[in-house]
Amino acid sequence: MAGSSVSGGATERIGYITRVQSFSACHRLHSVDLSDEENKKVFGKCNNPNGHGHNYKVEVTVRGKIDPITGMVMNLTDLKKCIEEVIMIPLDHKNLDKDVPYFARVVSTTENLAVYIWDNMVKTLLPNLLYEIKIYETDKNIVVYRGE
Ligand SMILES: Nc1nc2c(c(=O)[nH]1)N=C([C@H](O)[C@H](O)COP(=O)(O)OP(=O)(O)OP(=O)(O)O)CN2
Ligand SMILES: [Zn+2]
Repeated sequence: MAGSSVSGGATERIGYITRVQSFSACHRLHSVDLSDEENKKVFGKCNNPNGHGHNYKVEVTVRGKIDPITGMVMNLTDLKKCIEEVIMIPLDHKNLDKDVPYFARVVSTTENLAVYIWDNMVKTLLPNLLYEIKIYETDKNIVVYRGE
């Protein structure tokens, strides 16, 4: 059968499971590697010195074998705990640039936020389980990162 392998007589099935989490944070798009004038030119209104806020929505997807005994790729309750540690505690109701040391010198774009979440999530999950981080910065601005 396409997309599956047989081992010891049992067909191995691969599943993708996703947990969605929302959080609120503010930020300012500003690069320490650009002058004030260049920052204004590149980031426009998003370079406003006092920042602006978003209600971010993050989808965390893991990929793996569906365990024939438990019927799970991983327990979603465990994924929920990882998301609490990696997303909610450090990011929710925070100023990304001032409260999260990582963003002191890294521009808090959604791309970089996805990388930040990926790098920390991957440390808390079993190897090769994390598949994708998808962030809705707004309803219209969506970023996907897969660790490449
Ligand atoms: N490549 C990226 N570009 C931009 C990012 C980003 O993270 N990566 N972020 C922003 C801003 O943070 C900004 O808040 C987006 O605002 P805006 O464009 O106004 O958002 P919407 O498109 O949803 O707003 P509408 O006015 O309703 O179109 C900018 N660029
Ligand atoms: Zn923004």
